[in-house]
Amino acid sequence: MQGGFLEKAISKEASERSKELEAGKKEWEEELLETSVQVLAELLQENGRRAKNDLERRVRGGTGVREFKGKCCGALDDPTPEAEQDAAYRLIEEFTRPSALRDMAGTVMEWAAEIFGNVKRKGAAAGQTMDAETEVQVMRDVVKECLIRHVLKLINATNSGAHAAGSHDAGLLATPQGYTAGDLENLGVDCIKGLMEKGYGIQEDFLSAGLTEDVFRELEMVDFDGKLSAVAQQKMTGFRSDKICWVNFEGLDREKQPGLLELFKKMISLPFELNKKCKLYLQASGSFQIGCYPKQAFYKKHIDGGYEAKLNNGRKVTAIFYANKGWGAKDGGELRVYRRRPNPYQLEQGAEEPKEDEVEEDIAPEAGRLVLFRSRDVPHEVLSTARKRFAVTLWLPGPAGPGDT
Ligand SMILES: O=C(O)CCC(=O)C(=O)O
Ligand SMILES: [Fe+2]
Repeated sequence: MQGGFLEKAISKEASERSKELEAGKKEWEEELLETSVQVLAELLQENGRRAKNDLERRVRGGTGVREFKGKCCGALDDPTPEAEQDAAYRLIEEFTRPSALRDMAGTVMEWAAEIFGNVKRKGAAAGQTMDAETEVQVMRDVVKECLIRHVLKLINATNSGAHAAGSHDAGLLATPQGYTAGDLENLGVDCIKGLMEKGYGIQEDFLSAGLTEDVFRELEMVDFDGKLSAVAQQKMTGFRSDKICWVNFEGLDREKQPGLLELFKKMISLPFELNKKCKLYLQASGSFQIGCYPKQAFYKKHIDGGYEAKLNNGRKVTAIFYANKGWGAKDGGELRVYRRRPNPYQLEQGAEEPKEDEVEEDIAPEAGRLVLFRSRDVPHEVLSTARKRFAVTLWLPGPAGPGDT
């Protein structure tokens, strides 16, 4: 009987607390562990999966999108095929299957017992006592809450990667089901295929010609207003000579920057679209770099991210939009993309490390063009430009591993 089990767990916890203090982490008896797993699984499913839906809502919450489709936070009994494809859904399933519950049962039950003990003590101090039935109900609620929080923590850790900068919140996962601001159809098959296989993809006409012209004018104004500055250290070392500034969606002027407003909206949707179509587990981001390359400016060969602790800044995909109309061969300033370097996962599968980087393609920064590449795998540079050149970049964070082979 569940009630009996919970009471047993609570009193066992109390009686073993002193032992635990001496002996360190308590070993859960096999039988108790099995029952715990059963209880946790039941708690997730009871009342029409209320706890599981709550967990799902919290995983999807804070993704940067404001609204949710009814299906993802309402009663979701039979997942739709789309749900089955969805990154958040897969993570939740992974972390609530019996073997995962088994791994976490001890921690969750101990945590719950501790909280429950505190609640009881506070109640007793205030002269309130619970009857047995209420006690079990309260304990169940506490266990449920501890379970949800623990799973959220695990999902967060998996998704953000151990070293992903600025992505310590489980809510950052860009779950396509929670995205209602557009149709998530801004990228063609070739662009996505390129990104997944060659490591980079190009999308022409990402924004309409009219809006792209607005973007160009607005970027000129950003420059004119003196908002851009050189990255001092890198300029001094002769590594890059562009000027940049960082802008958030919220930082745009709705009246004066309609082009950038539309562009940012579309670029913010990129991780949602990519997660819908590939298993990259990208996170939402809204922090844009505006880059201006004055005449003669360049950015030498580099990689935007990496795998080793020191090099892993969390960036998984780089998205760059250009707004420079009528770019010709004489203008220079191309984005030179080198062949994708085999990453640790591919090396493990026998891929060969190249002796040197080979040029794959020189991409002109032509108006309306969006380039996506794998931040950890693709060396690139900006060749010296003969004409002033603008670029708007968004880095999409994500864990190393999924979709990397
Ligand atoms: O502007 C470009 O085309 C690329 C810039 C770049 O590589 C960077 O900012 O990391
Ligand atoms: Fe770069």
